[in-house]
Amino acid sequence: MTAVLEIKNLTKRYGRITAVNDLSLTVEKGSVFGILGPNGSGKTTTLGIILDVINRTGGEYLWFGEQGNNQVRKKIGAILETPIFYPYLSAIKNLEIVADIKGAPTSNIEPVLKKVELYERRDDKYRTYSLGMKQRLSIASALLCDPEVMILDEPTNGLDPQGIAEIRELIKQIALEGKTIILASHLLDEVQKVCSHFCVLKRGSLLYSGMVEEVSAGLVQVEVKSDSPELEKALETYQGASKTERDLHGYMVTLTEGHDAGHLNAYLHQQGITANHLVTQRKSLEKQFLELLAESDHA
Ligand SMILES: Nc1ncnc2c1ncn2[C@@H]1O[C@H](COP(=O)(O)OP(=O)(O)OP(=O)(O)O)[C@@H](O)[C@H]1O
Repeated sequence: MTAVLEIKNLTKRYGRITAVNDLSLTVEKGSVFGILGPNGSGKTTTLGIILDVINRTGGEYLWFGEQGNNQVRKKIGAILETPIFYPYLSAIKNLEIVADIKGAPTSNIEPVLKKVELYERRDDKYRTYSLGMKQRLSIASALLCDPEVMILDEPTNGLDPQGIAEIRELIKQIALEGKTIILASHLLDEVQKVCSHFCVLKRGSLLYSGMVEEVSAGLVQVEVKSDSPELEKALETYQGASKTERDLHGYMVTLTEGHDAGHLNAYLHQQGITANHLVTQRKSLEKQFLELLAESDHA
């Protein structure tokens, strides 16, 4: 895998506040990398530094193995805040202005408008657009130079459920074209639905970095019920569990990798126990995220 971005020991201090604390990360080509963290955890500051709009206090970052230069910057399209479009001009006119500023070919305008599904509304004035359409036009403007990397800060903030779904779908489409996407979000659900990789920040420090799939796949929980009084004892000696907890509805068994509800059922059967309820649940990223944040408080 090729690294698109390598962040090494990055630190940013604002007086006594450490916004980014010795952060090291690698973003691989073709990944959708989510930077996840609660408000104030340093996401926007990190994005600002790697986009050269905020000066770092220490550490370094390399784009495509190189220190920032004009050639490298051309490969990056970013939306940190909603760009200022002219409200009384159409999408086409606004993008013509952006293309002129960025030196992008005007022949890119129509394809990007089609990509973000604004082609039908291309001649309507920007001020008549919904928030979701405005956000899609921002993405269109970042796509004008056909960047290899897209950086998005809280791309679905303030949108209604339909707008959120449209933006998420668009991000997936852009990723399918082979572009690398780095997005900051405080929404676990968003990271789980859209990202292939993610990291968790808290007060500027890295708590976790890895693949979304690994985290989601690694933690399968099974809710088990049985009329047998032997159930608890049997579960205690089950080798495929990392944790067994009793809850209101029965027992919640967290399975280790390579085990599933079928294994557990076969084991119980061997012990002469019939399970009358066996439901698999994937532990959500949300639960794990909250646990990570809570654990770091006790560290
Ligand atoms: N210009 C600044 N001057 C002083 N402190 C700042 C400045 N910008 C950010 N901070 C502080 O740095 C920390 C990280 O802020 P940052 O905006 O990067 O977090 P974030 O994770 O993006 O949060 P949010 O989701 O709320 O935008 C916060 O404590 C914030 O108050």
